[in-house]
Amino acid sequence: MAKNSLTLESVRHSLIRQEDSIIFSLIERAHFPINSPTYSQSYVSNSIPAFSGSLLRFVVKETEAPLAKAGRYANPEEHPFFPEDLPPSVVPPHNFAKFLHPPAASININQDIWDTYINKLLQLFVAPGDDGNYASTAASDLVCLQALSRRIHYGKLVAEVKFRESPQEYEPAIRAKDRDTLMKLLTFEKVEEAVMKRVAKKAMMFGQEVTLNNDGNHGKYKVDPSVVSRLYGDWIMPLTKHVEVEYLLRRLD
Ligand SMILES: O=C(O)C(=O)C[C@]1(C(=O)O)C=C[C@@H](O)C=C1
Repeated sequence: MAKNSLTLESVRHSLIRQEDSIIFSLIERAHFPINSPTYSQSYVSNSIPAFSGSLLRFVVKETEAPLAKAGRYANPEEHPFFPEDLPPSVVPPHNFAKFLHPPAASININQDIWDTYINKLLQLFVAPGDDGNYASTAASDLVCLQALSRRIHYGKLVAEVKFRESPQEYEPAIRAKDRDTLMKLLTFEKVEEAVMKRVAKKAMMFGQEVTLNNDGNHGKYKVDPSVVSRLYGDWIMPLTKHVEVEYLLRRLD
């Protein structure tokens, strides 16, 4: 769909589709135990030349460089975790629709997403333990982080649609830099309840054991549906709303 014809319904539709990517990425990550050396600085500290940080940091940084060259971050819907020192794109520029207000480009909350994912979310949906598969674990984390980042920063588009639909409602709170009123204006509790129910249902459907005679599941899922619901209610939607507020605060600049 052309970006200038986005509506609240169409951006919500995209958020619903992105639920599938997020839930599948969580299921893939939950296939490995926590594998904590993946996140510890000491595990790789003396082995990777000219690098300090965890294996996950190494994998994400090293993956973002070729993606930047391939033009990924020229798309306003994509946000790198390590924007410093990224190489420029080497591909012919694509003329992305200019739907967002230009200051949107300065909003990147990937550091918060990174910290939340590692320190709060992982232990909620991943089993304890260590099977030594640290590189594969980091590769799965990368997919989760990218899916979460895309969804959460999609809040910029949601906020733009809401602003265009009723600027007169938002403008006074933007001018007054009133975050609380903006948060109230953009919150739809019924929609949030529906999101939490739908993601639990999707986690049941996508995470069941499929057998030929329908006897394999016994109420066990690859990720706990109630945890997926909680991840959305406690972290993913609040971070999306945080992006929406940050965007709206810059909307009249
Ligand atoms: O659908 C919206 O209106 C959104 O802003 C998205 C979202 C979400 O993150 O899913 C966030 C805030 C609303 O309260 C409801 C849902």
